[in-house]
Amino acid sequence: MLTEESYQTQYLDLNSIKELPESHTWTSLQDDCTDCLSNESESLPIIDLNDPDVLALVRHACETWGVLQVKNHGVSLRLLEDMEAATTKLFSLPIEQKLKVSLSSSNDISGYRLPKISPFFPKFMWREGFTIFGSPVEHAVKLWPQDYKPFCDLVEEYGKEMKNLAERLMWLMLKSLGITEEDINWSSLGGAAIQLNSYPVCPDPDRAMGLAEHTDSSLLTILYQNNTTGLQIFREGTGWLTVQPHTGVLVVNIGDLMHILSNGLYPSVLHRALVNRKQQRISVAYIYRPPANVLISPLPKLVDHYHLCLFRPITWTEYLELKSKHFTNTLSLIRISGSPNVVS
Ligand SMILES: C=C1C[C@]23C[C@H]1CC[C@H]2[C@@]12CCC[C@@](C)(C(=O)O1)[C@H]2[C@@H]3C(=O)O
Ligand SMILES: O=C(O)CCC(=O)C(=O)O
Ligand SMILES: [Fe+2]
Repeated sequence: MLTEESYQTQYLDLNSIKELPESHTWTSLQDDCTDCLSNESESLPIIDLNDPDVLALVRHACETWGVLQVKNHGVSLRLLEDMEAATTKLFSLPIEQKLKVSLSSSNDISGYRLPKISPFFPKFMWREGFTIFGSPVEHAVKLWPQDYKPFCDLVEEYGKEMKNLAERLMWLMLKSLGITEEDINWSSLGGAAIQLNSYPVCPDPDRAMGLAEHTDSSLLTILYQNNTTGLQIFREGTGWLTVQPHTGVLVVNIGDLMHILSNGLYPSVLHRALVNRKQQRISVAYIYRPPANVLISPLPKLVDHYHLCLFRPITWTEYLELKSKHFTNTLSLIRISGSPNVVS
């Protein structure tokens, strides 16, 4: 079992290893690396949030891709680049320093740790992650005893800006489905986790995995990626597609809870991150979630005789718990009807 404890006893520092260890060698990768980059018609749309047609564009992207890219989103390039620099700085600390902010308690999701999905895969991933949930102060003090404030201030600013954008995006998604403000009473109360990811240069990238395939448990996730390719999304009938980074453009994934709210109309996108031998890759995910104890269920306006209610109500807290036990099966476990659009 790939647990946090077994990993830490090895003190593996990915930033200094010169050969891919057995524990990080993925054997089934070779044939599944289809990269359909050259196929122009398959490229993920970049939506200008000031476009007068924004609702239709969002709806189309959400329905067909489960993910979109946005520009003119109002978050300054300066803030995105500062966050990237802070992330690079954090992961370049000595491994002993980083381990001081890991494993605070098994219930705590904050800190330097393996991805939650690690136990579902046979090998470790070529990635380091730091999750921020609530205030980062306690951890920042351990990482930079003399100089923790700039990091905390930056995280706070990033959190504020991303919350505005996440709410705006959520409303674009919901309005594109005909949902109005009266239909939802918790929308401004949502919270988030901020996930910092680093994928160090890798001696054998074809046999390593940065972050294995998963869907996010969020309503939506806003992802910043530095100028290094690696993010891929899975497209039915096509395979894995690389999402090329563009300066200032943010990737927005539909999460499992939006899939539930939309009564299955918007799919939560399956995605993963690959690694390379030349450049460290950095990404920052803003994982936007509803208030912890609000019951999330398909919106009544999206349920009728032709569109049966597909999922039972569930809170974010319960959803995360179920997902940490059942991973990819979680959505089907809370499903209550058969296939969409079928009248019983
Ligand atoms: C708030 C969340 C959402 C989590 C779990 C918890 C904290 C960390 C998040 C991630 C971040 C990395 C990918 C993922 C799949 C993982 O392993 O940890 C995410 C997961 C999810 O979206 O399910
Ligand atoms: O690094 C990436 O591009 C993907 C990160 C991701 O999927 C996540 O943090 O949930
Ligand atoms: Fe993700």
